[in-house]
Amino acid sequence: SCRVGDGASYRGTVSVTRTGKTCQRWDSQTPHSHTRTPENFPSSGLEQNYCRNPDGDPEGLWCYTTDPGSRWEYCNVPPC
Ligand SMILES: O=S(=O)(Nc1cnn(C2CCNCC2)c1)c1cc(Cl)ccc1F
Repeated sequence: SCRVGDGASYRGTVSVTRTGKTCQRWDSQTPHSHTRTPENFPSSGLEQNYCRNPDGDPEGLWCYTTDPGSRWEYCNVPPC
């Protein structure tokens, strides 16, 4: 599917970052511990490891990555 603006309302299933890394699940604290959990942000669609924008980052959709060397990265989802 596609994203509108910064992707805050995107609920699609892209789960790979711009550099090809796999996203970490939002309900996981490994390899990266974080505060952007489904419990803390129940209305941000933080399902599985899908790219999301729970903090309204103007650059758009992102996710924590499963690479210990890269905390988070932006995702490429085409604009609608
Ligand atoms: O480390 S975190 O758990 N996650 C985090 C850190 N940077 N980001 C970026 C994600 C993309 N948008 C800019 C912030 C997210 C984190 C740290 C702080 Cl100080 C505040 C919120 C938060 F969650």
